[in-house]
Amino acid sequence: MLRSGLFMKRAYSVLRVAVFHHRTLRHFSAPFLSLGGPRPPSLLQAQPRTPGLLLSCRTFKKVLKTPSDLPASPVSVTDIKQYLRSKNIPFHDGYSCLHARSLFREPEGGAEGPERDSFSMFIDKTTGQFLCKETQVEGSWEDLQDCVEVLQKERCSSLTPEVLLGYRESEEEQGEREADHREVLRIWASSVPLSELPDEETQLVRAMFGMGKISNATLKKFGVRFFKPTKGLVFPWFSAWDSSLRGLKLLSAQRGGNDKVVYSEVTFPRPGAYRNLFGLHLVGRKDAEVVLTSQEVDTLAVTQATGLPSVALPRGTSCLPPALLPYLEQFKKVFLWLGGDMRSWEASKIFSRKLGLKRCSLVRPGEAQPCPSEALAQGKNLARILKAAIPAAHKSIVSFRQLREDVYGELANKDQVAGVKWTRFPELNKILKGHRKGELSVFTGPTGSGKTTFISECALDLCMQGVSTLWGSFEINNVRLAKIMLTQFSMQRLEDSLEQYDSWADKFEDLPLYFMTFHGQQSIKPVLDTMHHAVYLYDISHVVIDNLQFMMGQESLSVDKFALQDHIIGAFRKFATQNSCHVTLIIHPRKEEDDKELQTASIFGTAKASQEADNVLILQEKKLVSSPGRRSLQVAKNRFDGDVGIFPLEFDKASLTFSSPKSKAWLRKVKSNKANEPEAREKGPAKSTGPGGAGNKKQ
Ligand SMILES: Nc1ncnc2c1ncn2[C@@H]1O[C@H](COP(=O)(O)OP(=O)(O)OP(=O)(O)O)[C@@H](O)[C@H]1O
Repeated sequence: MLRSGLFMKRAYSVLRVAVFHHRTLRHFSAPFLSLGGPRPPSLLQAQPRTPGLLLSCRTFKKVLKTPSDLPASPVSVTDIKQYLRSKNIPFHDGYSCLHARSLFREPEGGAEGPERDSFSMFIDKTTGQFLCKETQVEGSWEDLQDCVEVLQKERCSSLTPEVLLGYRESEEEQGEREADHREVLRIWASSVPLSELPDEETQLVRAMFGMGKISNATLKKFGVRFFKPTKGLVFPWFSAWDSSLRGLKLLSAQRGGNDKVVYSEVTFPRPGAYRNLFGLHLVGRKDAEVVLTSQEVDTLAVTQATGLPSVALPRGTSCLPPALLPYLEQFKKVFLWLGGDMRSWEASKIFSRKLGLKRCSLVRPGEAQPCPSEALAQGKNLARILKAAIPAAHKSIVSFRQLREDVYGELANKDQVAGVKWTRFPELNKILKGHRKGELSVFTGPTGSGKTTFISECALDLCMQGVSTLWGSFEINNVRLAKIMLTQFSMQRLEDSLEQYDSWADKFEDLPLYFMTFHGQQSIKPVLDTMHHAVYLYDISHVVIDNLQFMMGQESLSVDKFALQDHIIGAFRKFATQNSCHVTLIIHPRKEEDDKELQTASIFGTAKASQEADNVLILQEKKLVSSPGRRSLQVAKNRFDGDVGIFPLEFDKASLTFSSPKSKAWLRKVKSNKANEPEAREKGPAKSTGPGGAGNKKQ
């Protein structure tokens, strides 16, 4: 049986050969790249079909490793169903996936063999990605079609694992995988069950990890251990299929300042490939309900207190990778209890869309309903909290009665509602309060003033705090952008210390950061399609578009330029709202007198951009500062609380980073409703200071 990643990869390698003759040269035009985050394990994906998509340069090979696991062209569930029907492949409809009979194992009871249980192949309704749960073979929609063609041509009933064996991974891949596995075994072998620690130490560990009331029996059931060298908890990843050890998460706690405990976690394999739903191996085939949590200790608490099956997401509230959806298909009811803060609440609303709203119930955070482990520690009745969970399906028309809890939540969690704070730009926090989901920010500034460089650092700052980010860099290519970001990440000129490159690149690779592979002029439709897919696949919560002018050139010349720009801005606005995703749009200013400060009205086009935007940011050059060439950042509109203002920026050329000079005299915070209102104006044809209003690529 093909269970491990190795076999899975081998299987794919062989499949690649098997399907080669059937492939009608489908050009793989993955519209975005991942710098890290989930790395699809299949070889079909790990080896791009269009080599040009990956950089051959050694230094970047490690960074720009995988094309996305997007289908070559968007596929709809109707297309998938039609195809399966046309090929006589039985299937039935699930929540997020179609369930079909596996191509990778013999049907039980002969070709006619039943039935629903044997439908072990899951096809994602949104992407067409497939997974055969029993053989662990997985791949893209195109891969699946290729397999079907091979099968039907060869007139065999399944592609048996035996046929697929015999291909080797590359030495590098094999080396990496084996090293990871050795590390897993080493940590596992040198860790001990908590019950074997001296009483005093056990108490301390329990206190550090908020597990005061978790029993030894629960810890044993889930296989949780303690690893002395890092004073960390070990959460194992057991295969749901054969209970073998596939990886682990090491959670360490240290006392930080103010006696606060600071947690850090490491996973083997690294985050992108660590696709464990902790606790899944304990779920029975017939279990119909599950509680989804964001932390392993919460899963322990839920199961102990309620007896319900519970699984924890591998990367907390930051994402629910679609690759995990097949494992949740068996549940008729899913409770999402992701934590006690607003971020968890937002995440549970987003994840329930992927899981199918009708079967999801959400636990609303609040003082009376903290995360499960805290609830257990406080002696609360966890079963009762679950019983009060709110159905995720909502109607389009609601009364205040349904909204009142939401309004209360916003009032009671003022700080969290304000969004994620920048760590590098405290002045920006003072004015904007934070970076919020679902908003549209418009950013402008003179040509060559540093817009890309500044937004790059702003986005990186958020991304380092777990905000999944997708870049649409149409102006500068992804290698150059990645180089800027890596320099800002390492805060130094890496050119001068190349020996440190791999170590920084390794850390950088683990950020939830993705890049669209579009470059130059592009029409809006494929860009929006890609953004939708990225939100589904990677729970993207921030999209940066650099810059709008690159979406203008492709459309029909008969369309009025300003009407077109308005249409595009409207589309991004709608996308941000519907997907709870922040969109930052860089727009060049119209041509102004050189000695004039820019203002909201300077944004190229009509007033639509500033009207639709929740935030308008302007990178000012020269005029507002005493020394020429110095920059300052102006927040000209802030729909959240109306505060606007301006603060200076100092640029460090070596690290390409900005900072605010220490002097506080600089911050001119202006509370002005007037400034916050976009000017109602209709602009006539204005000349963009940008690249011809349509954009030239920088090289
Ligand atoms: N504050 C600054 N002072 C001096 N140089 C800067 C500053 N900010 C950025 N730069 C440098 O200026 C160059 C242009 O920066 P960047 O590409 O970010 O500008 P931009 O405003 O996005 O340009 P465009 O208008 O062409 O889109 C880069 O080489 C960058 O390193």
